[in-house]
Amino acid sequence: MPSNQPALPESVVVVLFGATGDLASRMVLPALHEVHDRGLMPAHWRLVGCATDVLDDDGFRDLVRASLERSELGVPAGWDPSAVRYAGGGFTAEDSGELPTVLAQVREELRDTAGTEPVVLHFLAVPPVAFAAITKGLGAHGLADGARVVFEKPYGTSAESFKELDALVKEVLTEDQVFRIDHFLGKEGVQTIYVLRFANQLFGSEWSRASIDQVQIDVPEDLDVANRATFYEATGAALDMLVTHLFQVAGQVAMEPPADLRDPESVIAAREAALRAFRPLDPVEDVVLGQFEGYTDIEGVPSDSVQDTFVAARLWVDTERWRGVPFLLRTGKRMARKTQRITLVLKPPFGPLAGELSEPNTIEICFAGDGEIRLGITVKTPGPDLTFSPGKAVLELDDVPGGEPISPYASLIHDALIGDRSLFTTAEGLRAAFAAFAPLQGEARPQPEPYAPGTWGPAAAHRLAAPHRWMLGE
Ligand SMILES: NC(=O)C1=CN([C@@H]2O[C@H](COP(=O)(O)OP(=O)(O)OC[C@H]3O[C@@H](n4cnc5c(N)ncnc54)[C@H](OP(=O)(O)O)[C@@H]3O)[C@@H](O)[C@H]2O)C=CC1
Ligand SMILES: O=C1O[C@H](COP(=O)(O)O)[C@@H](O)[C@H](O)[C@H]1O
Repeated sequence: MPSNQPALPESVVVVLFGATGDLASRMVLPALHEVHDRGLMPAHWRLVGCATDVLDDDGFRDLVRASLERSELGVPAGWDPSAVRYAGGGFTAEDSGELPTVLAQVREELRDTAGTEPVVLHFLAVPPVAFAAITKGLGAHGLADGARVVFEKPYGTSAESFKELDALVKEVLTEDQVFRIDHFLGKEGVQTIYVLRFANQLFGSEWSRASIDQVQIDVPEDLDVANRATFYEATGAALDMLVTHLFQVAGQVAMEPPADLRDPESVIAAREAALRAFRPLDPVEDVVLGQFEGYTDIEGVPSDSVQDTFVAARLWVDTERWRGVPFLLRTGKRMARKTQRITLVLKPPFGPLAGELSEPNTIEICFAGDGEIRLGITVKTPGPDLTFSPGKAVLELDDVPGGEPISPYASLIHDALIGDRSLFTTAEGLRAAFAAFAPLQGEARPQPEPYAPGTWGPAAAHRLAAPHRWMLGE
């Protein structure tokens, strides 16, 4: 978002690894077409889907069409299936499958139409276990040269595996070719945090321990995991969501003001300095894990699985601004509802009304969908008496005049195309995230506690929010 908008390439081939998976279908394929629909794609572009399944081009085009039909965008007018190709048979260093041949054909076709060599954008929408093999394959088959490569999260599954993966990636690619994506950073609501703060002194001046008691970053999901049990059982809630999305959002809230909000390097440096100040989690005092009842009945999940489907954590950010302010992070599957919210819980007032108000004031940033800002304030209850009522002032970001919200993947794919790295993570930043997360993967990892589907998770998580309560929920 913040850059001075460098130019788009003349033409591009997007190679989508994991093209038959959940992420590709629900998010990446619709996002690519949204980028096109908004006129943000190069005039000449092609999509090559790559996966193990044996499909022909038409079979994959049917999958793409079905994904678009299910999406909010729908099938854009003038959608051209002939711009979509499929390369099956998987892709590793040892066995390149059909990709090199199909890609060579598509590049030649684009060279003929656009008159320039297309940029190749490889998008790895695959589980973390597959990143290394595909990266080696890109090097071995000469497909890394000049390409940009988007890696999904989690980039590594522990501090050690992150180090190994990053070393391998650096053997094959230079840092400016690598885009480590975390789509929460692309959400309108998350991008608005720094504008809310740096453009409005009202908020900027309160953004510290002087005024804030707690920061809550709450991402309950009602979603099941049955359609991606293999991925989920290998990953779990903490790795899937906490060390990735929730830590990045916490970094976005906790950052010091960047020197220049339009300079990607300044923005990344500020966010990642905050990540480096995360104190390593204390798994005993500060973490509650949960597993929803019925998880082990899902096909593909072992009956004795101790994988977490819920995590609540109290994170400490050891900077001058935030020392002593808990960042409460919570997420889980099969919870009471789906939403995504940051709540800054403000300290109680002092002065003539000290001790009289039952609800704390809050600044809430909802980052689900198009995003919303809500202020929880206290007003005089209209009427003859001096009594008080909690009130909410709400600004929906899709109501902002002239605004046209963009979905997170579309926003980030566009950034990768123009080479803007502000909202991507660096290896240094992820190293810091995994360092803070590491104790949760050690011997002190707590056992997940059971919770009933449709609830707010194990009751044990309540204590983390004391002396307040989780602002979402019962
Ligand atoms: N689903 C979601 O909501 C989101 C997922 N993500 C991330 O996206 C990635 C993929 O997740 P998701 O789509 O849910 O997973 P799925 O299991 O639904 O799909 C994975 C895809 O990757 C391919 N794949 C699986 N194993 C391998 C392997 N060993 N080597 C190469 N390809 C493989 C599969 O195709 P085939 O085996 O046929 O090649 C399939 O197309 C994960 O890293 C996840 O963290 C990020 C944001 C949201
Ligand atoms: O990365 C992931 O994100 C989704 C939630 O993303 P959303 O923006 O669609 O709400 C989560 O369900 C999934 O488990 C995880 O892999």
